[in-house]
Amino acid sequence: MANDDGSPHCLVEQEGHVLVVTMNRPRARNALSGEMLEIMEGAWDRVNEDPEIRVCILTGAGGYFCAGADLKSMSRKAPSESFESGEYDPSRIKGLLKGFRLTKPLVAAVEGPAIAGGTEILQGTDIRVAGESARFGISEARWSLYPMGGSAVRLPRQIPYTVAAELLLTGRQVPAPEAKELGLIGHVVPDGQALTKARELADMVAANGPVAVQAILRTIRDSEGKHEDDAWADDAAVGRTVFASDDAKEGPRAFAEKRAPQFTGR
Ligand SMILES: C[C@H]([C@H](O)CC(=O)SCCNC(=O)CCNC(=O)[C@H](O)C(C)(C)COP(=O)(O)OP(=O)(O)OC[C@H]1O[C@@H](n2cnc3c(N)ncnc32)[C@H](O)[C@@H]1OP(=O)(O)O)[C@H]1CC[C@H]2[C@@H]3CCC4=CC(=O)CC[C@]4(C)[C@H]3CC[C@]12C
Repeated sequence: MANDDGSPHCLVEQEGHVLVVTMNRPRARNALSGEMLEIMEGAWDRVNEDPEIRVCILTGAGGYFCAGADLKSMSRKAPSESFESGEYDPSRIKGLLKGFRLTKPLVAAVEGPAIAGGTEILQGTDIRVAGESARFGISEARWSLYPMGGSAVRLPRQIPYTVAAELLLTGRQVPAPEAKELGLIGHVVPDGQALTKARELADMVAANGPVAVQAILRTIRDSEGKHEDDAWADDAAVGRTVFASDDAKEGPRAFAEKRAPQFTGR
């Protein structure tokens, strides 16, 4: 079901090599709906399949990021029904990037609240920018729910253990400056500027060699948790495919000829 004004619960717009995905239910603080997750799933497929898309931005409409699952609709129909009937598989929630990986970088532009599912999907992003009034939190335990978006697994891998445990167990909200100090986000900007900063960073990524960018992302993720010695073989194999690409010839040639490189993604 769309918004009252007829707009869909998620907007997907391509700007050059950048796909911008906007969660769009501002009256409910962009709480996740089935429709929103379905559109997000389609957007993620598009990112992975379309070679013209080199980087993606995830943001929210109206000065809010996302308030997590729609608690009002959950009070009418418990998610457990959908899990038991097999309608939704909680071990793979593609819309929230749990059990599904993007092959291109994802930049988060956060304004306002990013709570529960909002902070959960944030953990599936690579570069994170927030307005100074943004706030983050994993509130599920407050409602006796489980962070099914993956935070019990992911958060302790992304920020120090005791802070992750505290946030997961207390549901405490963290303001943007503290989130930056913890390393949960990378940039704090004046309110209203998160998308501008995210675009600036996305443009920097999009200007780089897409073969190299995607390979670097793959190694960052695949080597997570591995001993260094167990990662080098895959690291070398991925690196060799990059060095064998046309773009790896174009980059140094452009430098030598004092011009901007023209990458083709091959
Ligand atoms: C299981 C995952 C996931 O792990 C679970 C969750 O995400 S639980 C969600 C918990 N959310 C919160 O605790 C946030 C609650 N909100 C707030 O604290 C505050 O509102 C705020 C801090 C966000 C903002 O405060 P403000 O003061 O600025 O604004 P306020 O006045 O409070 O609110 C303004 C209006 O917005 C409404 N509002 C705010 N938040 C929500 C909300 N979360 N839900 C509904 N409405 C909200 C508020 O009521 C005000 O409205 P008024 O009308 O003015 O009163 C799950 C993650 C995704 C789930 C799947 C989603 C898709 C599915 C669909 C199905 O049909 C089946 C199930 C499922 C697959 C579902 C399953 C679970 C998930 C995977």
